[in-house]
Amino acid sequence: MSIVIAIDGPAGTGKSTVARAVAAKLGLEYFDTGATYRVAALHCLREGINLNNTDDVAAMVSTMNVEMRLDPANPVVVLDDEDVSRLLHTDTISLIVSDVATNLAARAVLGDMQRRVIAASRKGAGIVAEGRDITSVIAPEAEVRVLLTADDEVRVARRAGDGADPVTVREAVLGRDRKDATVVEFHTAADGVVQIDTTDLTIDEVVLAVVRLAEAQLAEEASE
Ligand SMILES: Nc1ncnc2c1ncn2[C@@H]1O[C@H](COP(=O)(O)OP(=O)(O)OP(=O)(O)O)[C@@H](O)[C@H]1O
Ligand SMILES: Nc1ccn([C@@H]2O[C@H](COP(=O)(O)O)[C@@H](O)[C@H]2O)c(=O)n1
Repeated sequence: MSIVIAIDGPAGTGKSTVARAVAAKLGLEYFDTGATYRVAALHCLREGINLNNTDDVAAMVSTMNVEMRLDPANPVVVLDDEDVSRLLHTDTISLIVSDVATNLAARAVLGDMQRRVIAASRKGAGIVAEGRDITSVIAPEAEVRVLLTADDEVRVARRAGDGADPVTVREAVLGRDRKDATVVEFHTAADGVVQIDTTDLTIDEVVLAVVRLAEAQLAEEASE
């Protein structure tokens, strides 16, 4: 018996933090689908591709050599045999990643890759996959589907580390949401998706809420 848990939501709602913790608690794989877009952006940047050239970006994404390692204790993204995990969350990548994500041809290539990863996890215990369109487009069949939300200012504050430029942080959260929302819906829960407003919740409270949904699902399947 395997389980797929899909978690979506806008930037800074806690998807990565929560998904990783839930996967670790339940012994599942952890899949950060945003990392597939981020590594694609890094690859295009390194190859000198103009991100406004949709055909060139799509061609570059369809030939890139990426491996996603899904251990929640140590998730790693490998690009051409190099561990690039630490290079994916810079301001530079955060400010350009939506250019790749709003390229529909590149999106189709990365979506197929994500579906393959999720399907492969069915051979084992399962996976927690998080992103923007996992509950609605990539894995609408997931046994547990959750949309995390939080007030805009709370999300910006969560991202604002010491010394970070406030204008850049705001753009990397709210500006990115605006661009992403032109191609995918992640502010409103689709039918059957459980919405959790994390504004006033601790990380542990959100993790517990998702774990309870998963345990209820597993108990229901076991009793059938
Ligand atoms: N419920 C919460 N309460 C307080 N801080 C939180 C909560 N959830 C997440 N955080 C913090 O907010 C920051 C952003 O969390 P995280 O990276 O998991 O968000 P995300 O939804 O994956 O964002 P993005 O889509 O931009 O990658 C982290 O510093 C995390 O520790
Ligand atoms: N399912 C997804 C996941 C991500 N994106 C795009 O990638 C960007 C980075 O995502 P993070 O979760 O790492 O912040 C995000 O801003 C989207 O542009 C997506 O389109 N679909």
